[in-house]
Amino acid sequence: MTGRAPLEHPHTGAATHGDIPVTPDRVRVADLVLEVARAHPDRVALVRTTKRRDGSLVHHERTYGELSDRAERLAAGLRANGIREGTLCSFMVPPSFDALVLGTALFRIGATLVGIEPFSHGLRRVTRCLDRVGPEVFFGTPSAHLAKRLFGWGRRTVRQQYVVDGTFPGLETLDDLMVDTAPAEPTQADVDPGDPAVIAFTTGSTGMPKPTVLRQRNFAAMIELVGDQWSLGNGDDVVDMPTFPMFWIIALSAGGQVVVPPMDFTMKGPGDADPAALLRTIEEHGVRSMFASPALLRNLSEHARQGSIKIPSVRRVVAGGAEVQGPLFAAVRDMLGSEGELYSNYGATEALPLCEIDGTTVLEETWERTERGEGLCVGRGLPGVELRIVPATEKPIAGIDDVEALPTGEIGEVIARSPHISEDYFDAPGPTAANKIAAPDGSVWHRLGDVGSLDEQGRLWLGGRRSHQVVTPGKIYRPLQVEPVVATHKAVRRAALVAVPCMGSTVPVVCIERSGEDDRDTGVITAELRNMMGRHEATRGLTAFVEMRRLPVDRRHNAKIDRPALGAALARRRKG
Ligand SMILES: Nc1ncnc2c1ncn2[C@@H]1O[C@H](COP(=O)(O)OP(=O)(O)OP(=O)(O)O)[C@@H](O)[C@H]1O
Repeated sequence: MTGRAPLEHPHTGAATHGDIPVTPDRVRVADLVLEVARAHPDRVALVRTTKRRDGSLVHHERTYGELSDRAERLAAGLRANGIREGTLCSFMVPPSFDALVLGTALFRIGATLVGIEPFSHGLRRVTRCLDRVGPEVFFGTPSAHLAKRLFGWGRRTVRQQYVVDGTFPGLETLDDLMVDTAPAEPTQADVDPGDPAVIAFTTGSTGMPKPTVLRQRNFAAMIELVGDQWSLGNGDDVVDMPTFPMFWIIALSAGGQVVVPPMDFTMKGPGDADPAALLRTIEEHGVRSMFASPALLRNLSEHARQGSIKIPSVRRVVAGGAEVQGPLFAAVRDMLGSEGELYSNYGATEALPLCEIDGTTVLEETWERTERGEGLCVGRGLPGVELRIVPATEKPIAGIDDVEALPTGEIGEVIARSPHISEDYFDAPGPTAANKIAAPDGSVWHRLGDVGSLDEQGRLWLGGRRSHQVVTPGKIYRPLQVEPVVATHKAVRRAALVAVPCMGSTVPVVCIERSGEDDRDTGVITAELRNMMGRHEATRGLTAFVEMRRLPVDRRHNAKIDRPALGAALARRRKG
C-alpha cells in the first residue's frame, strides 16, 4: 500500500480512523462515500447515460453529496424498519443512482446483499436460488417485482419489499423509507470480519448456481485488491464504466465516477448491448477504465472497426468471466489508443480476480502456444494469491495436507488461497465440501473446478473445466487445449469439445460453428481439420467433427458453452 492521503486514495483511508486497521477487514464503502461527500460534495459519483428516440444521448449526473445524503437517510430509515446487521436482502437492481444509494446504505447498516441476476440465471431458477437462501427483504425494480409475483420468488421468506427505480402498486419506494435528514454522524454497523457481506450466485455452468458467501473480510479484501491491481488512479482520475452488476463498488471505493452506459442489464445479455451507444458514452465521458465480458468487447471492437472509431481515453479494459481469445486482444487493441491495454482477469464468483495477463504478452508470446494446443495462459497470481496444482479428482479433498502439489508443468486441478476468496457456500455443506479444502491454520483453499498447469514463471495455463474434459481410455482431451487449435482453421468461428456417450464408452466430438469466411463443403473442411489434429499432441486422435449453426452459450457472459449439455444432445440425436 502506498502512503497517499486518505481522501485521495480511499483504500488507505482506514488509517484516519484510529481503530480501523490500514487493511480493512470490513466493507467501508459508506465511510468512503461520506468522506468524499464531506470534502468534495460536488464531485460526480455517477453519470447515467440514456438514449433518446432520435439516438442522441442524455447524461444524468449525480454527486457524492447527493449520494451520501440519500444513502445515510436511507440507512437510518432501514434501521427504523428493522432492517439491520445480517438481514438478508435480495438486491435485484441493475446499476443506477438508486442502486448505488441502496447498496451504500445496506453496507452502512451491515445487511447482507443477496445478488442474483434474473436474466442471467433464468427466471425459474431464481425461485430455487432464492428459496435456498431465504431473503427477508426484497429490493427490486418494477419489472423484478412483476416477475417476483409471477414466479413466486421469495414467497416463503420475504416479509418486506420495496420498489427501486420506479413505482409498483402497493409498494413503498426508497424515498418512502428515508428519514428527513441524514444523522450528523452515522451509526457504524456492528459487524465482525466473518459476517456475510454479500451472497452472490455462480453462473451455473456445472449445475445449479451456488450461493457464494463473501464475508466482510473477503469483500473488503476484494475491493482493495482490485483497486490496487486495476490502479484506476484516485478521485477525479477515476472514470470507470462497469458493465457488470455490482462492479460499481470499485469506482466508488476509489472516490471516482461510475459511468452507467445505456444498456439493458436485466433483460439482455452483454453481447446484445448497443455498441454505438456504448462507444459514444465512452467518448463523451472520457471513460478511462472498464470491465466487460469478452462477448461485449467483441461486439464493441467489431463496431469500432467498421466505423473506424477509436476510444483513446480508455487506459485499462478488463475482460473476464470467460476465456478471452487472442484475436479479441488484437481487435480491442485496435480501438484503444497507444496507452490503452486489454487485460484478461481469471477468477470465479468465489474468487474474483485471481490472475491477470496483458494483451501484449498474449499477442507476442502466449497465444501462439495456445494455438499449438498448450492451453490458455491467464497469467500470474495477483499479489497475495497463492496458486497450486493438485491431482484432479471428482471427490472432496478434506485437508490441504491430504494432497500433494504437482510440479511445474504438470497438469492437474487448480486451487487458490487468498483473503478475498469466499470460504464457503450459504447453508450448503455439500458444495462447500466439494469445492473447499481446509488448511491447518484455519484458512481455506478454493477449488476452481478448472484444470491447468503452472509454468516456470508461475503463470497459469488452463486446460478448461475439470468436468468438461473428455476422458477416453487412452487419453484425456481438454477444451482449452483443443478448441483454439480447431479455431485456427479459417472456416471455424468457434469450436466446442464435447464428450458423447456411445455404447458404454465416451467419444470426443468437436462441434464447430462456421465463420462464413470459407464456404467450401463440410466434407472438405472436416478432412482438413482431421489432418490438423494430427500436428499437435493435445489434439492427436480427434476425428469426429459436427457442424452446428450456433453453439449455445450462457446468458450471463454470452461466452460459456454448456459442453456436457451439448454432448448429451448429440447422444440423443445419434439415437434418434
Ligand atoms: N479470464 C478467464 N479466462 C478463462 N476462463 C475464465 C476466465 N474467467 C473466468 N473463467 C472461467 O469461469 C469460471 C468461473 O465462472 P463463474 O464463477 O461465473 O461460474 P461457473 O464456474 O461458470 O459456474 P458454476 O460454478 O456454477 O458451475 C472459471 O473457473 C473459469 O473456468
